[in-house]
Amino acid sequence: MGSEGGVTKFGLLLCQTPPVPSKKGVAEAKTDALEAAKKLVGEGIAAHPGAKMVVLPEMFACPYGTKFFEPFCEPVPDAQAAEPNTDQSPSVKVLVDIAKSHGVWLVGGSVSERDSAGKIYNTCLVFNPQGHIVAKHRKVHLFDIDIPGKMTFKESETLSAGGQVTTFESPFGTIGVGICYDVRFAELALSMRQRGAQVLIYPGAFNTTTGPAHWRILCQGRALDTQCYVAVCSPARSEDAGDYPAWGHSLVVDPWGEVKVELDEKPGFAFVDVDLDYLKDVRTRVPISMQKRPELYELK
Ligand SMILES: NC(=O)CCC(=O)C(=O)O
Repeated sequence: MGSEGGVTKFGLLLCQTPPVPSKKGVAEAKTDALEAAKKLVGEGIAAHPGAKMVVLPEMFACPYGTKFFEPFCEPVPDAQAAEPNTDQSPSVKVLVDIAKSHGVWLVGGSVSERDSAGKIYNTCLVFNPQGHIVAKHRKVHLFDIDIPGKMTFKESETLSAGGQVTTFESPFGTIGVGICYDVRFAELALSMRQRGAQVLIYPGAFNTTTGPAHWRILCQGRALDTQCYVAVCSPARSEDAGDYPAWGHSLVVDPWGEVKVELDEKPGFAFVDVDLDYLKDVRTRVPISMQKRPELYELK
């Protein structure tokens, strides 16, 4: 589905929130992180009043580490037409509040979600400006890597993987959602494109080993594979060497593969005007979606 009512441009704001301190207690660290996110979004929107869709980072209110996902987890409602009940979900409460108070679409980073069976997921919720949940993406590919002496991480020690490809409809067209490591999988991005996506949004948190090597180039790759805008939003880097050293560098790539904006490692925000006429033009002039030969290279 395309954009409705002739909307072909919209402002996209990425908020690179401060790192969540790992040495504070859970309640204090979460409250501080949620306050910091609220404040940064407010500043970002004041600086860019054209922002219609706002993005937060992966685990923006939980230190990124396997030992933290359980203590920081909370129940998370499913997509629903009404404003969700947030009595048990402090992060979701703040996300509803941000979407409603600024009247924006909000891709709410990710939160550590506990389901009714006690499983924990890395989950992104998307809100419309009324504060209703319009999409829920559970990270599909868990971040399990081992680069000895540099970066070893095993999300699967505590997290379960989601099982769905996620897109949602907005007045600005169809938007696809993945989380961080999901960006490495071209097939997921192509599947979102096949469902009509024009913009792919990944809350993420690469690190100082894989970030400089792969972060930007993966986003450019996904943008060229799909001829979509690709946005990745990271937390800022912690100065405490004991914490996960997030790469930062939230960025947006256009469908031509050009990096339109990129932050450094510090907290801040990045704004881009997404231009769907330009996207259409790129897709018309280089019509790869019509030239595919799936009979030759369909993957199992
Ligand atoms: N949070 C993540 O999924 C990290 C992914 C990452 O760093 C990578 O290299 O991939």
